[in-house]
Amino acid sequence: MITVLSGGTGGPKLIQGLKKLIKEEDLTIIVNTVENFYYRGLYIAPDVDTVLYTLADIVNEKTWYGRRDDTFVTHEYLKKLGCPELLKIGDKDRAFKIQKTILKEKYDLSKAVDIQRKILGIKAQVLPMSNQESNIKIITDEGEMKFHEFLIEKNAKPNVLDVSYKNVKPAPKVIESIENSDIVVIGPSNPVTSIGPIISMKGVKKALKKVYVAAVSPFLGNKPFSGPAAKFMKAIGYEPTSYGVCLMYKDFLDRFVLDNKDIHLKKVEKIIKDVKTTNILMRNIKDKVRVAKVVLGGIYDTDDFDTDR
Ligand SMILES: C[C@H](OP(=O)(O)OP(=O)(O)OC[C@H]1O[C@@H](n2cnc3c(=O)[nH]c(N)nc32)[C@H](O)[C@@H]1O)C(=O)O
Ligand SMILES: O=c1nc2n(C[C@H](O)[C@H](O)[C@H](O)CO)c3cc(O)ccc3cc-2c(=O)[nH]1
Ligand SMILES: [Mg+2]
Repeated sequence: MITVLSGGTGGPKLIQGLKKLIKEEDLTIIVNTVENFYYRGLYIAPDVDTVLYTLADIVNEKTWYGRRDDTFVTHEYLKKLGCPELLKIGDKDRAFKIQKTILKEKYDLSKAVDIQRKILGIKAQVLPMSNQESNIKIITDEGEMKFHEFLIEKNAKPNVLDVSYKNVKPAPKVIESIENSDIVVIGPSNPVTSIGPIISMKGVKKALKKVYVAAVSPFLGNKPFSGPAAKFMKAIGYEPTSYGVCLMYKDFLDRFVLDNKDIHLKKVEKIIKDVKTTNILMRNIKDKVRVAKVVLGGIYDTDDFDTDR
C-alpha cells in the first residue's frame, strides 16, 4: 500500500504518475485541509476537491482547481447581479461543493469525502488530514489575512511574516494508513501550508519514522515551480530551497528526489542518505510517470503493472 501526503497542485501531478504504476486500490491519499473554509454558506475544501477530481480524471489541469469543461453560468450571473465571487466556481463544481456542505450537516468531513469519492468511482482511499477546522492565517506586512484573501485577492504579493493555524487532530485512519504503508510518498506540495499541517499533527511524525518515506522537492534552486512557497518558507525561518525542505522533513525522510540541476544537491546529500535526481518538472503524463518511477524505484515493485493503461 502506498500513502501519499498531498496538497492541491504539486501532489496531484505526482498522483497522476503513481496512478499509472500501481493499482488504484493500493493508493491512499492524505489531503491537506488547512485552507478549508465556509464561503457564503458553501463549504470549500480546495485540495480535497482537486485530489478527488485528479483521481477521477476530471480535474482542470490548467488551474489545478475545478473540473475540466465546467460551465460558469452562476458565477458570471452573480457578477452581473453585483455579488462577484472571490473564487471562480464552476456550475458542476458548485453542485459538488453544495453536496459536500449538505453531507457535512450530517457526517464529519471524512465520511462526506468518502461518499463523494464513491460517487466519482474512485478506488483509492481519500482521507482529509483532519475533521477539525484549522483557521489558517497569513501574517503579512499589510496585517493578518485569510489564506484566500492573501492568495487570490492580494495575488500572494504581501510580504509574509508568519503563517499560523490551529493544531488539529488527525482524522480517523490517517495514522493507521501511514503505519500500514510499504512506502509513504510526500508529494511536491507546499511544505509550509500543505505538508506542514499534516506532519505537525499529533502522532504523524512518530508514524512516519516507522515506515519508508520518500519526498519530491517542490523547489529548483531558490524558487518553487509555482506559488508562494518561498515566501512561506522564509517566514518560518527556512531557506526557500530543497535544502530547506530536507531540514523540515529530516527527522523521518529516507529518500529525497531533487532536480538534476539543483545546486543544493551536495548539501542535501549530507543530511539524507538516499538522494535521487531527475528532471522533476512535470508537464505531461510521461514526466509524471518518470518522476513516480524514481520515487518508487527499488522500494515498491511496479513491474507487474502495465503502465500504458
Ligand atoms: C497555492 C498552492 O497550494 P496548492 O494548490 O495546495 O498546491 P500544493 O501545495 O499541492 O503544491 C504547490 C507546490 O507544487 C510545486 N509544483 C508545482 N508544479 C510542480 C512540478 O511540475 N514539479 C515539482 N517538483 N513541483 C511542482 C510548486 O513548487 C509549489 O510549491 C501553493 O501553495 O503553491
Ligand atoms: O487562485 C485561485 N484559486 C482558486 N481555487 C484554488 C484555491 O485557491 C486553493 O486553495 C489554492 O489553489 C491552494 O490549494 C479554487 C478551488 C476550488 O476548489 C474551487 C474554485 C477555486 C477558484 C480559485 C480561483 O479563482 N483562484
Ligand atoms: Mg493547498
